[in-house]
Amino acid sequence: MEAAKNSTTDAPLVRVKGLSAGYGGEPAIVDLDFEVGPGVRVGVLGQNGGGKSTLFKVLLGDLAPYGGEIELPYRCGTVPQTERSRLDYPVTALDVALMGYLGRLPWWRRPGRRERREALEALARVGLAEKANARFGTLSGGQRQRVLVARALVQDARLLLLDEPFSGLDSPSAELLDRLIERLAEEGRSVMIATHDLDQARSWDLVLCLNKRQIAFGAPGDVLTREVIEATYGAQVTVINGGRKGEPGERRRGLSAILPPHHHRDER
Ligand SMILES: Nc1ncnc2c1ncn2[C@@H]1O[C@H](COP(=O)(O)OP(=O)(O)OP(=O)(O)O)[C@@H](O)[C@H]1O
Repeated sequence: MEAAKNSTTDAPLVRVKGLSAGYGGEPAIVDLDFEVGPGVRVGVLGQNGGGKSTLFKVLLGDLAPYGGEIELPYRCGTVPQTERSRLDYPVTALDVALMGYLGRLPWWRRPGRRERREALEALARVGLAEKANARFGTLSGGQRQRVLVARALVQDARLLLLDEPFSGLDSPSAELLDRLIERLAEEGRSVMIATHDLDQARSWDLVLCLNKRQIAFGAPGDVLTREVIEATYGAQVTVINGGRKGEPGERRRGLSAILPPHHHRDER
């Protein structure tokens, strides 16, 4: 768990070149080119079906790409959406954090005392030490997201992929999660966050805008122009506050957009 802190290199945690992928037919993503160094938060923006989850599946090795190159020199962990239907399993928060050892321990070894201690430390780092023995399914949406972050810490993931982690969270829970993501970045991990929230993404370091192909990648202040927002969300979006960056009419936080309703699952 200490590896990221001790990192002295600025080498990218992920580099993607000419990447395309899909599910056997037409590609769902084409021609993605980006790289993410250590210690950054990247908002992955796009409309429903824009390819955000597909990109994450490819980075996690769950989906083979059609073409292109991916370099992932370090471990990559995921914080998936937790669906209500899967919450009946009788596992505790500690059990879930311990799952981070799957694939890290040799096949004959079960997690022992040391692994339990590390998993408890990971739960403490996400502010959930006292919930270690609580059933995962009884936790709030925000607490479940943080347990899954603890699991990624146990995996020693340097790059964390969070799929719409804020959906369904009330604002105190969202704030806790946002601060946790900030701390992860401060210790040299990078976090890619699929989101529909343009304003929130504006507070992160980079944005990757997808609409099957890569529309833009860069600092939000540089790339989130009206054209990019419209190309990312298609014709269904209403851009408000007028003007480009620096033009009259632009507010301090830049352009905003009214996004179409989307299918956020209620995570609470
Ligand atoms: N298992 C699958 N089999 C076939 N096609 C799929 C599968 N999963 C996704 N797709 C298709 O791939 C495209 C990209 O979907 P993806 O789930 O990556 O988008 P997304 O940006 O994550 O969307 P959302 O915001 O709705 O989660 C869509 O056209 C979708 O229908």
